[in-house]
Amino acid sequence: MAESGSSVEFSGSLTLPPPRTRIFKIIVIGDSGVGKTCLTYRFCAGKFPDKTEATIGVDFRERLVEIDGEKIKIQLWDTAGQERFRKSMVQHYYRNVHAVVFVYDVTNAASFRSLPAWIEECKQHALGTEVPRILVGNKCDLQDSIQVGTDVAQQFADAHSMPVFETSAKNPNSQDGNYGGGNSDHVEAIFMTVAHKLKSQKPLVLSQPPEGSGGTINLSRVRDDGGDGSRSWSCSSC
Ligand SMILES: Nc1nc2c(ncn2[C@@H]2O[C@H](COP(=O)(O)OP(=O)(O)OP(=O)(O)O)[C@@H](O)[C@H]2O)c(=O)[nH]1
Repeated sequence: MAESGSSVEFSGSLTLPPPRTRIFKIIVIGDSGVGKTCLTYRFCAGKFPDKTEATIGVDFRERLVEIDGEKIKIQLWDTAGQERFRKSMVQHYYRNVHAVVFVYDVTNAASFRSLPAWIEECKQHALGTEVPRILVGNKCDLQDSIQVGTDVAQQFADAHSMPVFETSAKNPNSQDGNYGGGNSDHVEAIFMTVAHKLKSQKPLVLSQPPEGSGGTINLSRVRDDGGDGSRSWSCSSC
């Protein structure tokens, strides 16, 4: 046993292992058809998908970004909006979540009215108030069909202490300044804002694979990576 007060001296130099990439797990939730898949695809693949199908279970999309010299993996969990496709997966979405993005469709008032139910679901899965949340109104390119005004969205966001962004996964570079940031990619800016906020918080969980949510569920791969950084999984018991 080492004597109390003794010290050990190292000679030579210590080589530290390379830092592990931090992963930020962000879940994207909201009614079916609001554009969760398109938003996450836009951020990870840089384009609007040619076609989408209703998400079954959950899709993972990842993108490696660099913030202030640190490489960070942003892992977006694109959850199914349809109840029948999500029920057996729900509890797994909410493990080790770093941030939540609530999405509604600005052309669909019902999707906006559903938001309290999505917030309640987060609460029931013990998501604390320390977990950053943001609200995203999608499909702003459909200017003639808007049913949810900016004012009402802002009031709702204020009441729930979260920022709100209006955007379009289809055309995130609004030319006329109706939403987004002129010629910049607004979807990109939204997710990067969340990542910056997470990075500025206390150190987070280090690398963990998406299936690191315990491995207790039976996941089957249903679609492979199509070059957009995505992996799709569904619960075989769904
Ligand atoms: N015009 C327009 N259409 C969009 C936009 N985003 C998504 N869509 C369309 O809306 C439909 C639904 O989009 P998804 O991304 O599949 O919706 P989702 O929320 O993932 O749906 P679930 O997987 O069922 O939960 C598709 O036909 C998309 O092409 C947008 O910004 N503008």
